[in-house]
Amino acid sequence: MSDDKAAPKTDYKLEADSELRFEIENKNEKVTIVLLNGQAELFGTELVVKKPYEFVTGAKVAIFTYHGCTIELRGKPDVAYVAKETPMVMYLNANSALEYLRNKAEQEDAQGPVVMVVGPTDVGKTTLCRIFLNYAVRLGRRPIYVDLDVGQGGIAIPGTIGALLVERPAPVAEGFSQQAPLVYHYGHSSPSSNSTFYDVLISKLAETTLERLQANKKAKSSGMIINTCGWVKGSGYSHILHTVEAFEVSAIFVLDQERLYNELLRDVKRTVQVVFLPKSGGVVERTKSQRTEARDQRIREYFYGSKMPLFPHSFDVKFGDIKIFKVGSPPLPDSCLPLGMKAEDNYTKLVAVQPGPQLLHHILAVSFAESTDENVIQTNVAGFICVTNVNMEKQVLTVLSPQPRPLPQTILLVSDLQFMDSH
Ligand SMILES: Nc1ncnc2c1ncn2[C@@H]1O[C@H](COP(=O)(O)OP(=O)(O)OP(=O)(O)O)[C@@H](O)[C@H]1O
Repeated sequence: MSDDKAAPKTDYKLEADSELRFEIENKNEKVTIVLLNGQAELFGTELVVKKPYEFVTGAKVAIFTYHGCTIELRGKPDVAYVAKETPMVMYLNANSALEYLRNKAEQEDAQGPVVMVVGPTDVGKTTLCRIFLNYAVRLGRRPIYVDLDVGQGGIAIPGTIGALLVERPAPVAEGFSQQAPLVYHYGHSSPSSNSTFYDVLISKLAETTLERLQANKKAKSSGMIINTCGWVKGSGYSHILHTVEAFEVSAIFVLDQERLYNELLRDVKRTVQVVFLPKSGGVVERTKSQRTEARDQRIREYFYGSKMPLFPHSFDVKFGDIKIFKVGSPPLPDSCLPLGMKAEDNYTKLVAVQPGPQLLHHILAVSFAESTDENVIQTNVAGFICVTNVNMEKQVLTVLSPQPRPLPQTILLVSDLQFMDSH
């Protein structure tokens, strides 16, 4: 690791409306940023003057200033440059339009804007959501953040969708605080693995979050910000339309792709505002392996923490004390279906799984459902464990868990996602 004292220092003087971008690819590299004077923000979170902020391998960030500033950078990032062309002013204007709607909603005791951000992969959707959310809370709002990206989602771990009430800006080097998010198990890293189930979960999450919005006056006028995944063609597009309906979306921001923008203008109700926004030149494209690594990293952080180290527990669970299920079974031809059942029903069927070596390294979601009499697939989950050993002789699973034993509930749902615990 680069020693902070010995690390090279560079001062960057930024003019108004420009940003300092840097990336850290090298393993075990650390970069420290200090705002020496002026005002600056990182994806909507204001930096405090003279306070050092640390970034580690994998960081790809931009520090933007509306009025000019000087930033000291210590360390050796792979790339660091100042960009004068950024769409930040357009993003700020978009936020002002949302603020206008929130003010109106507040005065009329109505629901604030339900905003969805769409676009292909690597256009900065997650970053734009973060900017909108940060600006909203800085203005005293309490929006709900919904993340439907099962591949790179930021609320729980990959393979889930969820929602979170945002009450303060995201810390500079991390995502939003993870207190009490609402999370549903999906179990795959792409919506295409089980489109029917994905849509069912979107409807359920929409119903629950819209209800929660009504229950909290501040959240109600603040509205929602919905992040989506980058699959925008074919069934991916159908999921976008389904989300617009389910969440009663009032505004869609389309990043980068004019085709998608025109399709949405054509297909959504006139009452839904569709707005095109350019992507930032700073957004970094990720390769397939970087995406896989990012997924792995999120799971690792779930168990072991990122900046604050967490100490997960490892314990044995008897086969007899748990019930394991997966969602969906291979479809049967129509002629073989029991009377009254549709072929689609198979995709949302709860199928019992016998514990065995096939579960090794798999993530299991711990459902809040107390019994199978409840609608298990549409019940949110308490958290996740990872199977680190299967002992058929003793009939026990060894699991990695963020909480000490016992498990809060006994119904577990298997995810396709795996995690190799190398600690
Ligand atoms: N202006 C910028 N300068 C430098 N890096 C940026 C900038 N904007 C975004 N990034 C970085 O680019 C990467 C991709 O951005 P982001 O995750 O927002 O894209 P996305 O469209 O949500 O991706 P996905 O396809 O996974 O949904 C992130 O690591 C983010 O930190």
